[in-house]
Amino acid sequence: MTTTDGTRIPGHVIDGPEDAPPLILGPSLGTSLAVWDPQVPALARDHRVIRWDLPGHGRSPAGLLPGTEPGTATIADLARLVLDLADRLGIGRFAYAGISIGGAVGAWLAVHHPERVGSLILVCSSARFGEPAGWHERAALVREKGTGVLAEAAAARWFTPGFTGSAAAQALLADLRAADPAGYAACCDALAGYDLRGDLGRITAPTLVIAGRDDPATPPAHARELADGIPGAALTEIPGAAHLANVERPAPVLAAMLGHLAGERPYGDAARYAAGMAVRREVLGDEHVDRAISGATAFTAPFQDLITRYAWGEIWTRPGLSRRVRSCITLTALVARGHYEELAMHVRAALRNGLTPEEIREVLLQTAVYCGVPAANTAFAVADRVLREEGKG
Ligand SMILES: O=C(O)CC1=CCC(=O)O1
Repeated sequence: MTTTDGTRIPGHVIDGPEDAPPLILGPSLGTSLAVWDPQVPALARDHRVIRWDLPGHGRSPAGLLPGTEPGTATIADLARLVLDLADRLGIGRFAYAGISIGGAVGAWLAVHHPERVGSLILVCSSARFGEPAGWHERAALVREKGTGVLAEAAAARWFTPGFTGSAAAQALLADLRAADPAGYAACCDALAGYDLRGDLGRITAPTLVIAGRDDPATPPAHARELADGIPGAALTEIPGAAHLANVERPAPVLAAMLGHLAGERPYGDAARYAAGMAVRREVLGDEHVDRAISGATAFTAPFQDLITRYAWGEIWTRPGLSRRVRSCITLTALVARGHYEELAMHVRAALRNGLTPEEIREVLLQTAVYCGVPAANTAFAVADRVLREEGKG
C-alpha cells in the first residue's frame, strides 16, 4: 500500500479500542496476519492491536520493499515498514509481539529504536536462524518453483503431527501456497543476513521469550539464547507445540502474553533495573559504572540499586526528551545545587550524549544568569578541567 506521501506501508488489520495502548503483532514466514487469530480477541480487549503482513503475504504486495534486488532484503528493511506503519497511525511507542521472522523484526527494533518498543514478546524466534546458505537455497527454490513446493515440509515444522489436519493448520498452509514467491524469497534473504546475537544485551524493553518445546525450526535452545542475552528477559516453554505454538496451543501462549503485557505499566523491578543499567552504561560509560558497582559495599549497594532503577530505569529511559536535552537539564540542576563532583561526571555524560563543548559552554553561561555568577564560575572551572582531560579543551 502506498500512502499520499509516497511511503509504502504493509497491509494490516486493526482491532481494539482506538485509545488503548498499541500492540503491534508480526507474523512468521509463509503465514498471513491470520496467524494471530487465536489471540486477537483477548488481546484487543485492552490493546489497540495492529497486525501487519510480510511482503508478498496476505494483504501486502511482493513489491513492498522498493528497489530490493533478489538477495539484498534485510530485517532492517522489514523493520522500516513497521515504523512507517506506526508513524502513519500516529503511534510513537508500542508493545510488539512477533512470531519467528516477525519476532526478529521486533528484536531488531528493540535494539535500534529502543525509544519505540515499550515491551517485547518473541514467539518461536531466534537471534540467528541457522546458516545463510539454507535460506539462499530456499529463496532460489521458491523463485523457481513457487511456494507450493514448501507446503509439506512447512507443515512438519509448524505443527506436531496430530495437529496438521486441523482446519487452523490447513488455513495457514493455504496462506503459504498463496504467498507471492518474490515476497517470500525476499524474506528468506532477510533471514540469511540476520544475526542479532552480539546485540541482544542492548535490548532494554521488558521481554518475554516463548518457545514451542517440539519446534524443529527454532528449537528451545534458540529461545534460551535470546532469554540469556536480553537483560531481564523471561522465558516460557510451551509443551505439545512446534513452530506455530500460538496456533497449536493458543491458551498457554495467550496467558503468557497477557501476563507479560499486564506488567507493562508499571513494568517489573528486574526489567526496570536492566533497562536502567543499559542506559546508565551508555551515558556514563562502562568504566564508571563498573567502578561504581564493584566499589559498592553491603552498606551502599541498596543505593546503587536505587539509582539504577530510579534515576536511570525510570527517568533517563523515558522517550519524551532526547538525551541531549536531559543532559542540559542535568548540568543546570547540578550547578544550581552546587554538586560539582557530579557535575564533572555529567560533563563527560553530556559529551557522550552528543553535546559539543560549545553547547556545554552555552549551558553554563545560562546558569550564570539563573543560578548565580559564583556558581557558574566554579562550574566553568570544573567543565574546563574535564574537557581538557577528554581532549576537547
Ligand atoms: O520456515 C519456517 O517454517 C520456519 C521459519 C523461520 C523463520 C520464520 O518466520 O519461519
